[in-house]
Amino acid sequence: MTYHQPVLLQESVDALAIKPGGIYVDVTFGGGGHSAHILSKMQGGQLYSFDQDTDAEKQSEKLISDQFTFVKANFRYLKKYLRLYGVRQVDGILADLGVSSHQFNTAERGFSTRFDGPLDMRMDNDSPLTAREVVNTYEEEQLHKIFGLYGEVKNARTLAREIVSSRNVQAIETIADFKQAIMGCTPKGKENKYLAQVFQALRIEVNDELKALEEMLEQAVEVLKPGGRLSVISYHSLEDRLVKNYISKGKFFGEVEKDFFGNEIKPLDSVTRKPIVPSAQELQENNRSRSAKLRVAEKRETQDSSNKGRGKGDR
Ligand SMILES: C[S@@+](CC[C@H](N)C(=O)[O-])C[C@H]1O[C@@H](n2cnc3c(N)ncnc32)[C@H](O)[C@@H]1O
Repeated sequence: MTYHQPVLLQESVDALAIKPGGIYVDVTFGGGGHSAHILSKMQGGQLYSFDQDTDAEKQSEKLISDQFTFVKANFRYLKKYLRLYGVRQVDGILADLGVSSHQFNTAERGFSTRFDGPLDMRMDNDSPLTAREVVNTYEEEQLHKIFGLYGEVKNARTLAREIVSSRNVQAIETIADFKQAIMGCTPKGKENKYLAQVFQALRIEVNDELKALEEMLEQAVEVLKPGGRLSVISYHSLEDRLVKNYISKGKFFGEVEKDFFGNEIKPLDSVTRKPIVPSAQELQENNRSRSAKLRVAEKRETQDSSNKGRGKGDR
């Protein structure tokens, strides 16, 4: 089985407007589809590809090129790791967020509702927090918040209560245990959609996905050269909202700030008016692409790179 079929491959890599001798970063290597395509377009220069997953690291060993460096790290440490390699500025950054098909299709990783397996869901196999830990140890109120905010689950309060009463009888160890524990609040006829939302929420919590994305975007702006490109593919509205707001307003929440003359103070300009979505052909060939949205931005020529993502009174 292929590790992962890349989504919006041409569009997202074309958006980087690759220059001879340029330095590029793929912050989500996965199976390396985007990285390989970036390398094929580079004339000189260097590509640094990040992934926090050891399976992706193994996959990266197949990509042999002097111009390629794999970095086994969370992209929330983008700047720190680039520094380690002596890189302070880059020409383009690509992010293809979420999990790979490999992660999703491997039962033991615990991402998919289709299999039984451990309640794991870690993208970084060395990270201490698993979905099992979340489900069995978090306070009811915390669980309520996670399912409401990250899964947009309508009956999040009932769901949290059901989990707590079930784990009080017996620990919830596996995906099958978990599905059984929440059966009473899973809407009949809408099981798949509901479980997808619940699993999404757990996955986001386990991997601290939204905070990691915010931190990566802020650092992306700091390391991009003026005129450098940011190309981000997201797969759900929570991610997309952060990317969209950061590109259009320079912050994740609230309104864009303006200077005395009414000029917007923000580090990026959007390159495309609307997000780019997969073509009908791609949708037909790759079902996984159905929720993908690509947003592309360019670093402004003059900007205050100390501008952090949050405005006054945010969150
Ligand atoms: C959708 S896949 C990328 C697929 C890749 N573009 C390809 O064509 O094969 C996302 C990958 O990003 C990794 N990932 C997600 N969040 C990450 C983070 N915060 N830091 C590092 N890697 C991350 C996941 O482990 C996964 O392998």
